[in-house]
Amino acid sequence: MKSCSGKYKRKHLRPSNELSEEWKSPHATQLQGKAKREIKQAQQCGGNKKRADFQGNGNVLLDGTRICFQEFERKDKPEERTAEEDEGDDCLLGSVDEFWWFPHMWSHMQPHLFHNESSLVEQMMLNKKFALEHGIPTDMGYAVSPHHSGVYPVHVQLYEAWKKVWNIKITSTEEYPHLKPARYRRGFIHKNIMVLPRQTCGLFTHTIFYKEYPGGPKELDKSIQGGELFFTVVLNPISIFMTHLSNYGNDRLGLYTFVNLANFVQKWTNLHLQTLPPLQLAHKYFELFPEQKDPLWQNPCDDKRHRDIWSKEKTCDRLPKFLVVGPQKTGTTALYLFLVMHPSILSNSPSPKTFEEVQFFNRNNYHRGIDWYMDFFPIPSNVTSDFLFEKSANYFHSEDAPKRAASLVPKAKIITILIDPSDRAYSWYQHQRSHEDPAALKFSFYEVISAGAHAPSELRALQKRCLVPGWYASHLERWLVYFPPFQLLIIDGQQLRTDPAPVMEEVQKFLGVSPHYNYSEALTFDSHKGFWCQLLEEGKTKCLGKSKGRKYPPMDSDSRAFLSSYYRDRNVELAKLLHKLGQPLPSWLRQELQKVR
Ligand SMILES: Nc1ncnc2c1ncn2[C@@H]1O[C@H](COP(=O)(O)OS(=O)(=O)O)[C@@H](OP(=O)(O)O)[C@H]1O
Repeated sequence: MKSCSGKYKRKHLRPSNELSEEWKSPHATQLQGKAKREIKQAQQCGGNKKRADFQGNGNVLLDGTRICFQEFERKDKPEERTAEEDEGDDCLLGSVDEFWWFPHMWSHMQPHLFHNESSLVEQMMLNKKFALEHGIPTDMGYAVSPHHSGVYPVHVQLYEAWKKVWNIKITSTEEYPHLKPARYRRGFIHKNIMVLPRQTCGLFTHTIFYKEYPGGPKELDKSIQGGELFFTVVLNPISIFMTHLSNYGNDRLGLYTFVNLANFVQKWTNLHLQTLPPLQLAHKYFELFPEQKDPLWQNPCDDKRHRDIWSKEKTCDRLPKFLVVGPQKTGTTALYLFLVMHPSILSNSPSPKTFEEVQFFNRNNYHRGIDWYMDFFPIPSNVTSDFLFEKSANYFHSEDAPKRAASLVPKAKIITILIDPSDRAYSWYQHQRSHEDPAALKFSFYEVISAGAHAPSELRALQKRCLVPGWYASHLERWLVYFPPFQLLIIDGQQLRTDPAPVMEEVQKFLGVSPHYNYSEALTFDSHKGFWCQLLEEGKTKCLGKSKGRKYPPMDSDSRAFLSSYYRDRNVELAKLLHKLGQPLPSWLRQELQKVR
């Protein structure tokens, strides 16, 4: 191949000079069809390419066959290449159809170094142009990023550029969620690209010669023959490996390792090794592990390896130090208004769809990734003293939010507000009516809360949304699985409504924010609004809009009685939980508990 320049990667198998006899044994012939042909082809080409620079990446699917991907790259400057290398390249290109090809990056550039998607696209186009000029297939749908850059932590520009240039659907990395321990590696799907976990095989750029294997060749053989590598394959239904180019260019340590590993596994276990092309392999992977489809984002700066492959133009400082999690209709917007009055407390910018709430951790916005989330926050002028926060009131009852929040902002403080769940349900119903929710307009409050199992589905759905957030103890328990109690503040919403200044004192203390802000002076009761508001200059006030503190008739007594009974056991659970946490019981809860006696 005259000009395999840059870093175009190809699937390629080459035999090792050191290969054991088993390689030539009938065992080897058990490797099926295409893989076998490719090995043969690589053997023929490999003879000419003693100094070529190769890396490899193997997919091992147990209960099936085995393949290796290898990466082919050629030195940019012709004068640095030898005639032997060129000859080897020609030989590989002459057999272009015998290999599975996939792109890497031009000149081994790391994608996270490109902030603009367009410049990344330009770089990728160089490889694509090269491939097209040389008749190299470009439709594998699989790509590997140098040094895992941009795959995880996600550099969204890479995902977009990959899709645009190569129509990439699959990649792999060792970095999600962390390099170590390898057994915890997971896959995920982001922007329709399936990211598969890659295993470590112990062959690195500097591991070139069998005899110079770190700790001696016996260490490698031990790993293959019942050691770490053997167990990696045995314990993972699907294993993906990537070895390094020079292994193949020198004494082909990569082939030695994988051929012997495959033979050892076949000899000593009843597992069948099978290879699948990347797309099928990825589908198989997520069929086996559907729960891994959803990613779990972490702070890229919490891990040095991640930080090193995180764009220098991005920061980790645009993440909240605390979250106001709800539940809805408990006074979260009032708390939000009061918080942003503090000189050191900064909130996110508004969302066009959900206003002050970003609603990232609970639903599908999460899949937009952390760049999307961080873009809502200002860059703090002082990272230590500034407190960024976010309030999204439906985090409270979300199944996903606590786990996701703990993964991205594990040290964040969590603030929740509780009012009588019956009042909360009624306020929420009124909120739905004012937003012209057809079901809320159609059915009375009593019909909503008392609907039975056979009620129309729209009514049942509304009932669930109305009542479930009031299962306070269950939701709090879930937050407490992921956050220690000292990171959780439970505010009495009744007190926030009637006497907010002491509550704000408590909040400041809990957050450890400075300077101290005097809310007794900064808040005033607005008799027209009927609520506490921010006191502005010349005695003016800034209150919440019409949608907070709505005028509606009081709850009817049948609904009150129904809900009191409905929430009884859950309120008892809440009292027990608050007792365990050493927290005082709000007055509404004490009253409800008296009804139980
Ligand atoms: N200071 C002040 N001003 C206005 N409203 C106040 C205030 N303090 C508490 N509340 C109560 O807050 C209720 C709305 O709660 P949320 O802001 O959490 O609602 S939302 O979930 O964000 O829609 C709202 O509920 P409704 O009365 O049903 O409208 C109020 O009762």
